[in-house]
Amino acid sequence: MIEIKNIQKTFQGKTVLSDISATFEQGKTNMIIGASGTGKSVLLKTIVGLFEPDAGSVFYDGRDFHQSNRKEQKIIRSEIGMLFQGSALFDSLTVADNVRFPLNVHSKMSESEKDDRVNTCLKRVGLEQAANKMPSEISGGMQKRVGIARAIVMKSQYLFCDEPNSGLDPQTAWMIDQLIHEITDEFNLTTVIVSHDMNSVMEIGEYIMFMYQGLKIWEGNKDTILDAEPKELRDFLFSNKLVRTFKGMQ
Ligand SMILES: Nc1ncnc2c1ncn2[C@@H]1O[C@H](COP(=O)(O)OP(=O)(O)OP(=O)(O)O)[C@@H](O)[C@H]1O
Repeated sequence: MIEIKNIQKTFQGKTVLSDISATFEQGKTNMIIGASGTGKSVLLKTIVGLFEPDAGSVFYDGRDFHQSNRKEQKIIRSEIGMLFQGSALFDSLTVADNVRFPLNVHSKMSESEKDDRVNTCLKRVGLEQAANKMPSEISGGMQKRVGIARAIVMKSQYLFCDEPNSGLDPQTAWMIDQLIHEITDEFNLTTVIVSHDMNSVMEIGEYIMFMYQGLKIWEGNKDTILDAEPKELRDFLFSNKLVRTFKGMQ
């Protein structure tokens, strides 16, 4: 479980995050949604420790990240897997070596243990046949799956995904959503996803927090979001034709 409490962040006098609190539960796909420029990425970066908050705390299963010393932060970081927007694979490494990369940097496993772990993760995302291919030789959806395998290779407890569906066709996007959801459940991860994609929200949003201009305006889940009251959220939701149709407003 990750708890964020009263997070505040200001850049050059401009408040980007105002007093944000939320609880992201273990074994759930937690989503942060909102329009462009509303502070989702800054919040994600503050949670993973890339930004220092001006006020507030981030607790990883009770461990206060920003109050921890470097050694404690390193331990927490080693438990975090990240799936970046655009996958962020190393072009010059094979698929298997991309997945192996965190093990080479952080783990004391023997080479054969690393081989086994990489194979297990590639198999889990259905890519064992692509182990020796280069990223440029595989599709965007496969690259995302490599990114997921790399994110879980360290036996991560926390999985962060920044716009996991960007640039994918609807069917591939659905597959990636399902894979993230299954892996969250199977490994009992605390997963936090930043997304614009209303299909994802309606499919896998077990906890959803809506941000508007640096504020948390609403929290709920995929079963309650269509009846949410805040106008800012309704405007965000119902600008999407699919959601209007779903709600019978069309
Ligand atoms: N390093 C920075 N220095 C100054 N301002 C920043 C910095 N990073 C982000 N901002 C500002 O913080 C605000 C929120 O940006 P953020 O990237 O978090 O939005 P977002 O909701 O993730 O948008 P998008 O969906 O388009 O990615 C923006 O006004 C942005 O310009």
